[in-house]
Amino acid sequence: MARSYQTVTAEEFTAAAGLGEWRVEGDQAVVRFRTGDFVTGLALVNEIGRLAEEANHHPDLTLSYPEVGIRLGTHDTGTVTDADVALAQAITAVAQELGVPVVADS
Ligand SMILES: C[C@H](O)[C@H](O)[C@H]1CNC2=NC(N)=NC(=O)C2=N1
Repeated sequence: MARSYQTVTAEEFTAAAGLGEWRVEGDQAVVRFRTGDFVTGLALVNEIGRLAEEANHHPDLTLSYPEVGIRLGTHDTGTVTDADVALAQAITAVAQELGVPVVADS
């Protein structure tokens, strides 16, 4: 049975617990984590992969030496939904466990 999604506004998304440093740009939520090196980036990417498979909900990831970039939206609706809120919160928690800060967007 297909999952039902609840679209959320940008304000609702960033007001959700732990998501204050994410941004909503159009139909995607975005954040960058300052991993500081490639090995830490790989560790974060692997954790995100585990969370995504557990949730059957998948972000777009950019892995570079100093950072991991994340873009997250619900393909099935073309919007940001409650599934994105839940996955973003889980990602934010594992980044905190790895001691990886968010890059504060200027
Ligand atoms: C068939 C499979 O369950 C769907 O395609 C899932 C897979 N992962 C997904 N990930 C994201 N971000 N959005 C979706 O709508 C989505 N749908």
